[in-house]
Amino acid sequence: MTPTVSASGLSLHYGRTRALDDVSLRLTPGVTGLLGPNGAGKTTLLRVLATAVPADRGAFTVLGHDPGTSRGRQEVRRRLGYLPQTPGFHPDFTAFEFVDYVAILKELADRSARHREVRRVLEEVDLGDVRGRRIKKLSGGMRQRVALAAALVGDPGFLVLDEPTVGLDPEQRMRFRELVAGAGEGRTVLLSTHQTEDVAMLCHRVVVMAAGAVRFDGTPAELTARAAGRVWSSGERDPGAKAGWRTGAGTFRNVGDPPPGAELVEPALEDGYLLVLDGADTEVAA
Ligand SMILES: Nc1ncnc2c1ncn2[C@@H]1O[C@H](COP(=O)(O)OP(=O)(O)OP(=O)(O)O)[C@@H](O)[C@H]1O
Repeated sequence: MTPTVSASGLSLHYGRTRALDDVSLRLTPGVTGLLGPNGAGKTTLLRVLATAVPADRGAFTVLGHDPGTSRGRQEVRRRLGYLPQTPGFHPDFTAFEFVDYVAILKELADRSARHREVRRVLEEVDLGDVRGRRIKKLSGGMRQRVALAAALVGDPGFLVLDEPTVGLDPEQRMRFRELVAGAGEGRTVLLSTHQTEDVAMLCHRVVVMAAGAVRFDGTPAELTARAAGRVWSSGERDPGAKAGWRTGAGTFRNVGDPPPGAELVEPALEDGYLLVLDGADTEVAA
């Protein structure tokens, strides 16, 4: 399958901080999760791919267009939906006005076609009924859906979502997940998140970053399999464990190198993630 996004050797420094270190990846339709600790470079990678900031080195294409040229950049932006970490809402705008404003920036010039598109994307995120309500009167979950609607204007082939479920309660998060899953049908979505459940439930692929570099790139099942035979249960915290905690059942769940005869338990995606990060240099080089 021809990848929607193909990136090679992307590097970016902020002063002496290496925020991206030789990142290469290919993205295909479906939802790809981007996991990593704080400061891993996730937002920086999304900003580069969304053409908000240029890389110092490396190159990438989106749907065959090269953002290294001004013409290519324009073509990429026409095909891109971007939900940044802090969407710049004007709180006095209504949901409709905000999405319409984004639609104008996305060059939807014909007023009635644009308004149809704004209504369509607001319906798609289940906000058709509150489109006339001011953003400051909406709940956090609704605001995130307004931001998603804005990102969906013009039916972009590549959707970039930066930690969209932060601060949402479990019900709102579940609802948002459904919408992201729907958005990932037939289009390429890159979703940065701290929630391993988001990845387990939504993603066909997962990329783990630490200290600006890609540490893992594969399916969620492959990430979980990294922890096969490395999670065990014990009555006491095992001193040999890299991570261990008491579960609600009162026993300890340990992740690392089990002692002989350990009572192995089924690994979860989070265990694989912990083991990928273990040993990886998670501090950004200065
Ligand atoms: N505009 C900037 N100026 C200077 N340093 C920056 C800037 N943006 C990011 N950095 C640094 O680059 C590194 C990567 O940051 P980035 O925000 O991409 O990480 P992240 O994985 O998105 O983290 P988080 O999960 O906390 O959002 C960090 O060390 C950060 O402090």
